[in-house]
Amino acid sequence: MNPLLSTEGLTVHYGGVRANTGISITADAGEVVGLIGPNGAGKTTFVDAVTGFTPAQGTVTVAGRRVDTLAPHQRRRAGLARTWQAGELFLDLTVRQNIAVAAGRRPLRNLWNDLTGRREATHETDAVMAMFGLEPVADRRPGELSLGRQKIVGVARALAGTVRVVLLDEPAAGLDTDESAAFGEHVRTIAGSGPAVLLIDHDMTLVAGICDRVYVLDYGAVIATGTPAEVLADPAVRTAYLGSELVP
Ligand SMILES: Nc1ncnc2c1ncn2[C@@H]1O[C@H](COP(=O)(O)OP(=O)(O)OP(=O)(O)O)[C@@H](O)[C@H]1O
Repeated sequence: MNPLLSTEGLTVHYGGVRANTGISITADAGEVVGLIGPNGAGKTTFVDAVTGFTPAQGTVTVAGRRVDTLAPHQRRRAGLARTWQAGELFLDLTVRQNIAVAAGRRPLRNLWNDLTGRREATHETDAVMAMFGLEPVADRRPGELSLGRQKIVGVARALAGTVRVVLLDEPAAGLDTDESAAFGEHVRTIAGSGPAVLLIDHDMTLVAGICDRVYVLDYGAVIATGTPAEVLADPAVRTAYLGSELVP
């Protein structure tokens, strides 16, 4: 089976800083793949490079199609979706509107329908809301929701439309233990519905609990890969995390 996402030799320079050095990874359909590493290891840079938000050398292939010469919005159309570390919700829009706008189909029409009380949201919007149990809060604004729910709306937004690969950049940051566990179940549900999921997170309990495989970055390069148990026992990984409160 061909992987849904593969990168070969992805390399990013920021001036003199080599933020990513020759990163090659794969992620299969239905798989949750973790990308971990100490602060500054290059994880967000990798997501930016894969999704086209920063210039990179190397190749990015989604479902057998090279996308590395495409603009970010074209990569999104090819099925490459992402979340942002800082969250990206429109605070003045309802949960439904946030997702409908991201679904990309006639967004102004959807917005108009919602503003005028008409319910003609796309199938994608309804399907995604149902998947995450968001119907009860469909007409609320993000600021009225718990942080955990807001994070889920952010992921739901990323998933609206056609998604083959979703890259989640620290989606569980700031969640408490229970919220993080519930969030993890949602991530497994996403993968179970077909896409490949790349999860970046510092929460080792979450990563170890839901990832099938993990890549570890340090100084912009992959230093270990394997199951969560394998990489967490790897001496090179433990050394990379030395002095960090995140020691697995
Ligand atoms: N726009 C930029 N310009 C210059 N250097 C950058 C830029 N973005 C990131 N860097 C540098 O690239 C390296 C990798 O940063 P990156 O944010 O990708 O790491 P990270 O693993 O995501 O870190 P964290 O876990 O703290 O989010 C760091 O040395 C960082 O200072």
